Order: sequence, then C-alpha cells, then structure tokens
Amino acid sequence: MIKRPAPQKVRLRRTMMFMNAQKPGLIKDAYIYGSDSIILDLEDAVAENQKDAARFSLYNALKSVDYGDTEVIVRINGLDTPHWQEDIRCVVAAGADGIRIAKCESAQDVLTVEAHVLAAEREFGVEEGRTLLMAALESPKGILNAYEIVSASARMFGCAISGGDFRKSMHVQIQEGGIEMLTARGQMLLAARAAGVMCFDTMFPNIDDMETFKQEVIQNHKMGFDGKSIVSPKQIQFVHDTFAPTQKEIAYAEKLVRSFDEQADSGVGVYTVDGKMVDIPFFEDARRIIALAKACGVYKGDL
Ligand SMILES: CC(=O)SCCNC(=O)CCNC(=O)[C@H](O)C(C)(C)COP(=O)(O)OP(=O)(O)OC[C@H]1O[C@@H](n2cnc3c(N)ncnc32)[C@H](O)[C@@H]1OP(=O)(O)O
Ligand SMILES: O=C([O-])CC(=O)C(=O)O
Ligand SMILES: [Mg+2]
Repeated sequence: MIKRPAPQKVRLRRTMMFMNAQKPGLIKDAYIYGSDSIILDLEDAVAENQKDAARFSLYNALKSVDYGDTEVIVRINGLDTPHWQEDIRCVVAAGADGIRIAKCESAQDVLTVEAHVLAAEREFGVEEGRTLLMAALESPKGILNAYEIVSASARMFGCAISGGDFRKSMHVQIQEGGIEMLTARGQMLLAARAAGVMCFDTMFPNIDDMETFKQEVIQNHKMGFDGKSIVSPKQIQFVHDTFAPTQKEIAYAEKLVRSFDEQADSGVGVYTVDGKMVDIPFFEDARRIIALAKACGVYKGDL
C-alpha cells in the first residue's frame, strides 16, 4: 500500500491535468507526464451509469500506484447529484491529497463537503484535516460568491473557473482574447488573493489548437493566475515555461534584493534600479519571484 506524504496548501500548481478516473490505462501512470497535479475526474468525464466503476478504479489506483511528487486531486460530483457522498468516502479512504468541488456555488457547499470529509477521515482512520479542498466556480453565482467560498474552510487551497459550464450559463462561446470571461476571471482572482488562496484558469478544450491555447496561457499568466486546468499532456510544457520567471526577471529581482539591505542600512527607502523606481512592495515582489524561480527549478543564483 502506498503511503503519501501530507499534502501542502501552497505548492506549485501550474498545471492540473484532468483525466477520467474510470480509465485505469490513463490514471495508472499519469504522473510520468510531469504535470504538477492530476485531477482524477468522477464528474462529467464519467458517464452516469459508470460512477461505481470509476470509484473502484480510482480507489485501486491510489492504493497501488506511487504518484511521487505529483499531487492527486479528485473532482467529485456536484452536491445536486446522488453521487457526491460516496465519492467523498472513496476519495478519503483512498488517501487522495484533495478534492475539487465541482459546481461550487456557496460557502455552505464548502461546509457541507468539509463535514462529510471529516466524517470520512474519522471513519477510515485518516489524519483529520489531511484532505485539502479546492472549489470549481462554474456559474455566475459561484463567481459572485467567490470570496465567501474560498474563505469558508481552512482546508481550502484555491479555486478554478470552469469555462465549459460557465460559458454555457452565460450563453457565450470562446472568444479571441478571452473577452467573454475577463470579468469573471478578474473577479475570481480578486477573491482568491483577498483570501490568500491560489487561483487557476479553466481548461482549454480545443486540444489541437495550440496557437489559441498559448495565447490564453500567456494572458492567464499576465492576469496573475497561479496555473491552469488542462486536459492533455500536450498542454503541460508551455504552461510550465510560461509560468516560470524568465532569466531577465530573475536577474532584476536579484539585483533588487541585493540592493535593498544596503540602501536601507544607509537610510534610503526609495531609489532606482536600472532606471526604475523601487521601494518596499517591489522588494517583496522580487523575493516572491526568486522563490518561484527556485520552485520552478530555473534559479541558478545564490540568494
Ligand atoms: C469540461 C470538463 O469537464 S473538462 C474535465 C473532464 N475531461 C477530461 O477529463 C478529459 C481529459 N482528456 C482526455 O481524456 C483525452 O485527452 C481526450 C479523450 C480528450 C483525447 O484523448 P486522445 O485522443 O487519446 O489524445 P491524444 O492522442 O492526444 O493522447 C496522446 C497520449 O496522451 C494520453 N493522454 C491524453 N490525455 C490525457 C490525460 N488527460 N491524462 C493522461 N493521459 C492523457 C493518451 O492516453 C495518449 O497516450 P498513449 O500515447 O500512451 O496512447
Ligand atoms: O473545471 C474545468 O476547467 C472543466 C469544467 O468542468 C468546465 O469547464 O466546466
Ligand atoms: Mg464543468
């Protein structure tokens, strides 16, 4: 039996790759592709009459496969279905790192899931609090309630917008530049940052259209997301490359960090580095960039 280390609330989650939990051939070695997280799906990828088979496959995979550093999240069925309670028991018994609450719309949804997770942890002798939560916001109501949702539980590590269901609710299709979801993306980002949790963009379904996918990933990064839901291994590398700081950004951040103590010691609070004004927030952001570069494995310096 595989014993997994305790999951972390903050870690790299540039890519969270979906796969159908019912397919042993897909989930048994999904870690080899190198996404930061995998999402074993019990919800929409699984046909209604295959939910039991999917849970069975998921449980056995988690009990027998060593996923190494890859985080294992399970997307459970929505709270308006007859499946979610058994999903939670299965996921907790199997020892997954976390649960993605599909179609989450309120703090009450989170509290309901949390209560059932705790009961399952007690039932199966799993350490209390071990199973993390994240919320998928898939409707206007979910987006409008984003802050109360992500603040509802100490287990909550982040939220993701879900474009398929969200666009359906808004009667829109994918548009150039993502204009159809810009407001919702922005609102969710604000809520996540205000609550101090991570924030992920939706999956991009057109697997063969790598050009549009890349434009979306670049926009996600510029907007401040921590990562993205994905549906194919083909989508991993570009997201990882885009979300890692560039060597130019790292060099500037290093310069800033090195100069800061020196300037502060000589009584200077605001000054310029390479012609750009900097003070405390710039310094703190430089530290974040260096920490991210280290986590992404692209830092070569000695700070
Ligand atoms: C709106 C929503 O709810 S999205 C969330 C639910 N959706 C999902 O879970 C779908 C996830 N994606 C998939 O299942 C698949 O990518 C599909 C069905 C869309 C396409 O599958 P394929 O046609 O086999 O894709 P493709 O030919 O590019 O696959 C190449 C290889 O990557 C593997 N692969 C593809 N997608 C995935 C994935 N998501 N996870 C793990 N492995 C994958 C394939 O098994 C194949 O492996 P092989 O070469 O050893 O046979
Ligand atoms: O969470 C996601 O990105 C996938 C999904 O369910 C949706 O798009 O509706
Ligand atoms: Mg959905």
